[in-house]
Amino acid sequence: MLRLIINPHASRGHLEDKLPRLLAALKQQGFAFTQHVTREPTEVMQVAQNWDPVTDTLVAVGGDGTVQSVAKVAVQQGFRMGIVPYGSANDFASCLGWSTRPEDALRRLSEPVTPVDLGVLGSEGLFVNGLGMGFDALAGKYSYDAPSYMTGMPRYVWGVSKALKTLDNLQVQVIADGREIYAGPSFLVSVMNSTRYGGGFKVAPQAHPSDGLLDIVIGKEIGKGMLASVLPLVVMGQHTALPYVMIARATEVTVRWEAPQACHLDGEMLEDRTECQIRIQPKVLQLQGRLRNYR
Ligand SMILES: Nc1ncnc2c1ncn2[C@@H]1O[C@H](COP(=O)(O)OP(=O)(O)OP(=O)(O)O)[C@@H](O)[C@H]1O
Repeated sequence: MLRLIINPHASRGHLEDKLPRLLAALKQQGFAFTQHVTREPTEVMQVAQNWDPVTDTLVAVGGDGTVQSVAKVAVQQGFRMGIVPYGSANDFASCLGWSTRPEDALRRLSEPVTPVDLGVLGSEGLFVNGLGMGFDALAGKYSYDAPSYMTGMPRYVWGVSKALKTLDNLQVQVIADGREIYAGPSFLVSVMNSTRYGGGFKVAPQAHPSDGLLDIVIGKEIGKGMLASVLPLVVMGQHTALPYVMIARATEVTVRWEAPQACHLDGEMLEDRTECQIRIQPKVLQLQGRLRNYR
């Protein structure tokens, strides 16, 4: 049985326009399913309480925030999980090479399971794409104030342009698998499971969500003008060889800032903080569907 977990806030509340096509396709193809609208991420656990991990598959209908909330319960309770990428950005599905067409999403639900990794921040939460501290988190924070007609990448770019005005390089120490790999000024540290977030910014183009590793991306000291000029390279994932970018891989990462920094998990804002401890949980999420042209 497919258990559709529908996030009414996804896609800026325009999910209702897309749902009829999905439901029609499910019926037409003879899938057995139930629908559950959750108003808060915490409701996923409540609705899943009486379901059976042996026979039921949780299907996240929404964007990356929905995927994150459903993945948490799927891993805790041992469910398989599917994704219907009906959010604004759908970075996780995009990086797996998964289209947003409902027909394609349903095809994937009949395919074998792919075990994928999840990132974990202390005891606070998990992420499917990545954790960001510094400039990109600030951009994410500002993007909440963007005009409501903006979605996905344009919305994030709006936040980026505001964050550029307040760009700050703070001292940071990054420890990867017990070894200090960087200590110095930085405007951003991202710890990635997938390649991208922010509606298509390929922050870690070499990352792979089944490799058992986190990709650490450190943005060293940079000025506003230079940062503005390299941002388009990040969208294309062509920034990795730049002199002010450092990339490393590890299973455990500690990031310590000299002062509180903005922080997000998959674009969900957390409280500002000076320290994050992150680890990978290898292949814990049983994701229904084959990886396509991974990017
Ligand atoms: N299962 C859930 N039920 C209700 N609300 C949720 C759930 N999961 C997450 N949310 C909240 O809904 C918001 C929007 O969800 P989501 O991120 O899936 O959509 P989106 O922002 O349109 O997509 P994307 O993150 O791909 O751009 C999240 O930021 C989160 O606060």
